[in-house]
Amino acid sequence: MSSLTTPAAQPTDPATRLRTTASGVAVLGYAATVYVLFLCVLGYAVGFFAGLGVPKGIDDGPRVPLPVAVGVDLLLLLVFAVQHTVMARPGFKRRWVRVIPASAERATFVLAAVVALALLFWAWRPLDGTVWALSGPAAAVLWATYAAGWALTIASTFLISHSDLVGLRQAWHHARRTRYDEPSFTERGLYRRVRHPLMLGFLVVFWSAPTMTAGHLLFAVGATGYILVGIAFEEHALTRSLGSDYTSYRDRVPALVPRVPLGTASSRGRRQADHDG
Ligand SMILES: C[S@@+](CC[C@H](N)C(=O)[O-])C[C@H]1O[C@@H](n2cnc3c(N)ncnc32)[C@H](O)[C@@H]1O
Repeated sequence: MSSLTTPAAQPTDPATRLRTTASGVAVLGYAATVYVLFLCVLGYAVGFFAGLGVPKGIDDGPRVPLPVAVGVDLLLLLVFAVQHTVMARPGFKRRWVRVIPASAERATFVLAAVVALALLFWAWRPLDGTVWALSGPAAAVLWATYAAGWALTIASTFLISHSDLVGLRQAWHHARRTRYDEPSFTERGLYRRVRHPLMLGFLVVFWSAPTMTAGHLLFAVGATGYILVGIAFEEHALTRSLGSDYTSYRDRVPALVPRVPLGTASSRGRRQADHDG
């Protein structure tokens, strides 16, 4: 959707061919390593927000005075937000690819996000106090919603291009010396119902805690604020690159909350018949 493309290289002499092959293998190895780290952090995130199966969940860690804990936690959220916002901007990417190979740009973005998240998980300070604590069927419903949020986010990456979002596709094209083009804009599947299913999945994950502590609430509020700002930046960039195609999509499709179809199938059929007639 922007012009960050890697043209197919056409090396002629053996020395250049060798260098190009070595660079292809190196970038692909780098992207694959980053992807493995990304999967580890993703798996840890599932346990971190659930407070299950990981050494340190969102409500674990040393107790420090309230202002210190709030300050540390907001700083950690800010580090992640700045990393994501700055490194995703087209202007930053254009300058960044003068420093690193274009084919490694996305993998480097993912690596920086992995580091920011690992730092957040490690240094997050819990806050005492419980906002709500559900048990029995209500808790089971929230656990199911939590799992559905992760499923929604992961499924959305495949609708855009999972391998592209994690930086593997760019490295693969570089190694194969084939032309790389960014994934085209999609309106299929979940993207027909909402414009930001991936972010919606994260919001569901952050808010569907059967026990919502003060610390978890701080995270949920901060991350929700960041997601809304991130969406505004992303839509600004998409409107600039796609123009009226994006504004008409924005007019037709809600951002985060799917429209509930009103009326029964037969009344919808009647409305359609009236419209056609
Ligand atoms: C992490 S994804 C999040 C996509 C979207 N905001 C969501 O929540 O599902 C961010 C990348 O997806 C791209 N993108 C956003 N909407 C898209 C769509 N409908 N089709 C293809 N790419 C899209 C953006 O340009 C950006 O590079």
